[in-house]
Amino acid sequence: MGIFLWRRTISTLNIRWLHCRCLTLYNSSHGYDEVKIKEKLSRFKGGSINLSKMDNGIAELCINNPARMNAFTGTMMIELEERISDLESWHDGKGLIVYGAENTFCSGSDLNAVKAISTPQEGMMMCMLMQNTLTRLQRLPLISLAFIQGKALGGGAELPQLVISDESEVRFVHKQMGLVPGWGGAARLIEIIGSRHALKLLSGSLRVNPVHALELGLADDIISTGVDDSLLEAHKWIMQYTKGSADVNQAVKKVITSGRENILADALRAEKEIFGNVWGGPANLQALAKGTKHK
Ligand SMILES: C[C@@H](C(=O)O)C(=O)SCCNC(=O)CCNC(=O)[C@H](O)C(C)(C)COP(=O)(O)OP(=O)(O)OC[C@H]1O[C@@H](n2cnc3c(N)ncnc32)[C@H](O)[C@@H]1OP(=O)(O)O
Repeated sequence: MGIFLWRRTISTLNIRWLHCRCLTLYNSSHGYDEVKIKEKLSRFKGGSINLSKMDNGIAELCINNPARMNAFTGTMMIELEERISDLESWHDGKGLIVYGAENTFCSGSDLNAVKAISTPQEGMMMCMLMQNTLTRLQRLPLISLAFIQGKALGGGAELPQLVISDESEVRFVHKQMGLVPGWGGAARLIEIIGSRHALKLLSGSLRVNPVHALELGLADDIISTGVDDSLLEAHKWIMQYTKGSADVNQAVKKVITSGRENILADALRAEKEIFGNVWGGPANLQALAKGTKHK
């Protein structure tokens, strides 16, 4: 089974600008009432979002609702936000692997919840929660990859931009549901594959197979592996990019996200500040003492 790994090319907080949650995308000034939407979503139970943080600085985040093809119930949307909060304060963190339980990724929102979130206002409130959460996921100071086997449909395709195995399928089915992406998937897709290709995937609800994903730039790497050890292969893959200390790994991600999200002047200033945090730090002094030769 070929595993196509999409490296969440690194996105980082600009520490001056985005340092705390208070600078998330939506707050009360946008009409966002987090308490109210969480109260509504908490009625749609089932499944879980499981987080395992390893001693080597790599965490696994499992979308766990296999009876429903890992569809997101309301409580899972709330749990995802809680797990991201946990990861935001993980000082030893270096990498993150997001995957679905039982060899399938995610089939989007739980249709039972979708049917019950009946008003446009409630729908937009759910989108604001998920956009806040997925943006924070993207901005975590961790090098992350999403690793997909089976299906990634609807909101499941919006989650982290993608990683697919050779029997997998990514499909933005929103149009068939009379919708468009609402969790930020359209904006992020355009950023990754360009508006022309993004328009085709959305307007045609096209099934994207691994080869097509690679051609589009949606998939970033290929690892062939058997189903039983695919998560192990994902760990091996991500460890290529998470060598060294957590603080330096996190600084690398921070400078990239800052550059990605800010205008040049702000990005340069943030880069200088992040540089100042590692200049003369333990890893820098150790490397100087060793006189590291870069082979
Ligand atoms: C609004 C938008 C968003 O949030 O951005 C969305 O994502 S809306 C959601 C967009 N996603 C979808 O429309 C995908 C809907 N699901 C499917 O197309 C299909 O289930 C596949 C994911 C292709 C898998 O098909 P396959 O034949 O392998 O399995 P299946 O269809 O029997 O599904 C196995 C069980 O999972 C359930 N199931 C699958 N997807 C579900 C979903 N999104 N919500 C609730 N239950 C779901 C099925 O009802 C079935 O339960 P039972 O065994 O009890 O019958």
